[in-house]
Amino acid sequence: MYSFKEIFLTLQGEGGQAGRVNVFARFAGCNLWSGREQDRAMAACTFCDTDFVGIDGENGGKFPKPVDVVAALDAVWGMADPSQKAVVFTGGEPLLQLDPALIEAVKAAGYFIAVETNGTIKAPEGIDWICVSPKADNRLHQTFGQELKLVWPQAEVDPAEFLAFDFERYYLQPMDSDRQAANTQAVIDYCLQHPQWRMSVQTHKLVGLK
Ligand SMILES: C[S@@+](CC[C@H](N)C(=O)[O-])C[C@H]1O[C@@H](n2cnc3c(N)ncnc32)[C@H](O)[C@@H]1O
Ligand SMILES: Nc1nc2[nH]cc(C(=O)O)c2c(=O)[nH]1
Ligand code: SF4
Ligand SMILES: [Mg+2]
Repeated sequence: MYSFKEIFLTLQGEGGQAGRVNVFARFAGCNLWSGREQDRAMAACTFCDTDFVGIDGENGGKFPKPVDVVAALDAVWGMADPSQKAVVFTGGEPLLQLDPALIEAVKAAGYFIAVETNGTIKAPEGIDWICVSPKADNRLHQTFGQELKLVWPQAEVDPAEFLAFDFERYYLQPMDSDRQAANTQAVIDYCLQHPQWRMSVQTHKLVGLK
């Protein structure tokens, strides 16, 4: 059984695949925060910008089998060129639920498969694009992938500590908060001084996409 908060079509807003049309499949639930505001300050991840609680969003629900998830993805992808099918599994934390059976079924249906993960759970085989976004002092168990995308500034987090891991690209993404402008300037300044890092702007928020 797979629980999704919402499943919708949009353009990837962040990181190295920004601009690409994808089905976004947002799993319900996370291992670093309950999703309840009253728990936020005490959570292992305190700055989340996402509602991942429950199954009440667009096309949300419980899907018993991989084939049911594929049907939902295909319905959202619609009639556009099937050779371009792409999905981003996000959440919440997708690796709590994304298992080899689901990856196999989604791959067989022709999708390029990306995940957005906090990196605390090792990813199964078969994912085409792994984006790890580390959270404070939570230990990384997924230490390789296509991109590491650090939301920054985060208290007590030095970006340099992640360069020892095995990612193809390294991004700093300004933390969306009431200090957004200062956070963006801090990322700009850091990237100017540390050329291994690129800035990831949350472009969907700038243009009114979900
Ligand atoms: C909502 S998370 C879901 C996937 C996974 N749990 C994770 O944390 O990577 C999706 C992406 O949004 C980023 N994100 C969450 N809150 C943010 C914020 N306030 N500002 C900027 N990026 C944020 C996360 O770091 C992650 O890269
Ligand atoms: N357009 C768009 N791009 C995104 N990239 C990562 C997102 C996420 O919440 O995982 C996200 C999202 O929520 N919307
Ligand atoms: S780990 Fe991801 S989904 Fe979970 S609270 Fe943090 S940003 Fe949100
Ligand atoms: Mg988002």
